[in-house]
Amino acid sequence: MERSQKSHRSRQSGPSAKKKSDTDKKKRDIIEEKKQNPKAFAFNSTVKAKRLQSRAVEKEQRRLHIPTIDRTTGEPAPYVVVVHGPPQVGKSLLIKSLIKHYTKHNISEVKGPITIVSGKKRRVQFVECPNDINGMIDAAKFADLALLLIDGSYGFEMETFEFLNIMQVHGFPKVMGVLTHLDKFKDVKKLKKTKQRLKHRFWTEIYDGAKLFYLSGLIHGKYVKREILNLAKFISVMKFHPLSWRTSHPYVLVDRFEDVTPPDKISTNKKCDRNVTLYGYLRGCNMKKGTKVHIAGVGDYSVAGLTGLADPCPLPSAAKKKGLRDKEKLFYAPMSGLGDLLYDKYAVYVDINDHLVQYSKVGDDDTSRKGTEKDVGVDLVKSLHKTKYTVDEKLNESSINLFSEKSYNLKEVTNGDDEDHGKHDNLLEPLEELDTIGSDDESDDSAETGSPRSKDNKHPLAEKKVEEEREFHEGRIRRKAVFGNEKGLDDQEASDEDEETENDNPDYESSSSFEEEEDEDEDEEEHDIEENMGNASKWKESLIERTISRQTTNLMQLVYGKSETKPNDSLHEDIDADLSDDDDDFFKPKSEGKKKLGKGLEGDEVNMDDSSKFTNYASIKDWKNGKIIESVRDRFVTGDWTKAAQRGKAVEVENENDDDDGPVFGEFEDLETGEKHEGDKTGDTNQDIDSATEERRLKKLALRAKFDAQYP
Ligand SMILES: Nc1nc2c(ncn2[C@@H]2O[C@H](COP(=O)(O)OP(=O)(O)OP(=O)(O)O)[C@@H](O)[C@H]2O)c(=O)[nH]1
Repeated sequence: MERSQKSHRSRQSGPSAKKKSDTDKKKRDIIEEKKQNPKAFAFNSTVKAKRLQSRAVEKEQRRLHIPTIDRTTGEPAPYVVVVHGPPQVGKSLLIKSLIKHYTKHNISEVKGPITIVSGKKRRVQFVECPNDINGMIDAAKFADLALLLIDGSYGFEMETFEFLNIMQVHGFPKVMGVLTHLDKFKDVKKLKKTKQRLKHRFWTEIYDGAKLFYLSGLIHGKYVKREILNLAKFISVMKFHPLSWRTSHPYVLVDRFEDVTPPDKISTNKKCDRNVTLYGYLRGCNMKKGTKVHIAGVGDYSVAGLTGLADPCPLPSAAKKKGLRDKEKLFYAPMSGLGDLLYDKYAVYVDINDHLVQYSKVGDDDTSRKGTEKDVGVDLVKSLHKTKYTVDEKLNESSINLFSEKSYNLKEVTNGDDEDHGKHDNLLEPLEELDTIGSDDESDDSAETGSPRSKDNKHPLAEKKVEEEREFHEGRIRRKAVFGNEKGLDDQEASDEDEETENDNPDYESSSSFEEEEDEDEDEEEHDIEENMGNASKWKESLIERTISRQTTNLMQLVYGKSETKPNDSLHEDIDADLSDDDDDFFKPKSEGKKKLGKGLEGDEVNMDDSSKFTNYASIKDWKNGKIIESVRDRFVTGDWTKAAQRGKAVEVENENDDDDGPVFGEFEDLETGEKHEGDKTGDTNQDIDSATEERRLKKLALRAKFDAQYP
């Protein structure tokens, strides 16, 4: 007999009963869901679909690309972050703030590349982009990331666009925008609007979605920590794709250089070929010995030797430690004085804290130390304490000695620098001697006049003089020519800035639609161009002044008594007037010119360029004397002068044919004889053309003399 098996009774209670019921329920739910929404796994939104599709395409595209060969061996060279922006936008401050964030060190000035360790496996080199086109071209060549600083309160400036154009030519590195000076906005709405406007503009110029940072203002003279932290994070994690041209060419961003030419070679020939050692990280690929290298701004040279050196800023041993602790944060800034060492062209300076050093007092007199003889070493050290200018700066000041003016400048520097330069400025004395060799008289003059001048320091050329400003860029020192009147420009710039912000605000108010905003941008750009042109013209102005100041006295002008040409020293404000109304000056009373000259001489305005000019100007004083005029005329005016003169006196026949001359040959008074002549009275029909022209000259001179006589 068969008995049907009874199935197990499902458990009604306990954990297994609960488990089973749960799984059953889930199954049921899924089935139900499927029933409810059969398109559950299809795209619900077209935007999402598009995005996914484009992502898939991108992935596929990336797969198809030839993988870039990583030629780097060992640790990669630091990535170069170029900080670019128009003047005074805050480039240095941004670098300082970033360095402070990464290294916890304050740097006083940003000079040359500053290398820091930003993470376990990453080093970053910050470089401030100079504000000239050449500097921008160089910076675009080595930048891995460009931080474009924009003055938010003013808007875009031409420099940014120039740099963008340059980068387009050299291969576009990564670019991030940074808006500064946003604290100048008082109105939050305006600020928001401006941010939006600038962002859109930035996106149009770079690409949609390009990163733009906002630095809202300053706290204790530095950017807000939080904002800098965000920016630093971005820099630290950013992926850099090396540009193909760069990876196949070796290049070095020089962060330090030394002139290693033997000193005796330089002393024998100052213009000898120098040997220069350049230090920097090698990027791209390996460099061979003997290859020709191009040094930006200098020229093409062949490499004499290559040496691998220890990494001055090595990565921390990443294997051992998980993170980079503050203590281990490393940096290397040989030209900025970050750390204890500062490398200069000629020396290495060791920075020692003041409290660790006992300085001898500046006013310490050796007489206080009884029984001891004057110590040369102590004197030397004291003189070093007092010196503000380095030897090379002083050397530089005295290098161009074509004119004795330089010796004066040198003196001026020392006078400003040191109180008792005669005592301790030993280094300078030989230079001064050199300057004054062969011009004893002049040195005497300067010695006599030196003291009053050194007090007020008002040498007119000193104000207009081209000053040299050394700046470190791309591993070498560049000398920037700064004109004396640039300080004025700075002030103006500052005031302009104020005006601009004031002017900008109403603009923002009116900018309600996008179109208007665009127009505004164009206006701004135009304004920028104008600004630039303005600067250029100012720069040229000073050039013109310098050129004029170099003009030497013309003998012809001396002979004909044209008194506009003054000694270089008394150029000052007269230049403009002279330039503007040349014709008026022609008929200016001579006495005025003399007055100026006389004043110049009395006021110790001796021409420093050429002592011979001194004599000339002194002689001008006697030009009222008719005899002297005549004697000079005889010497300089070509042709048969004596005949003409006699003719002028003797022949008094009215020349009816000479109509051309007109009023120019009106009546005149002969200064020598006191005779009055009524017009041109040459009756000699045999006279040649030459004598006629000479006569004309004579008459002109006489006319001028008469004019002068009217203004005693
Ligand atoms: N109020 C305000 N001042 C700022 C801001 N950023 C920079 N500054 C100031 O602007 C001045 C110029 O800053 P720098 O960092 O020297 O500017 P720079 O671009 O390096 O200037 P150059 O090297 O001369 O081109 C400094 O006095 C800064 O304190 C900002 O966001 N707000």
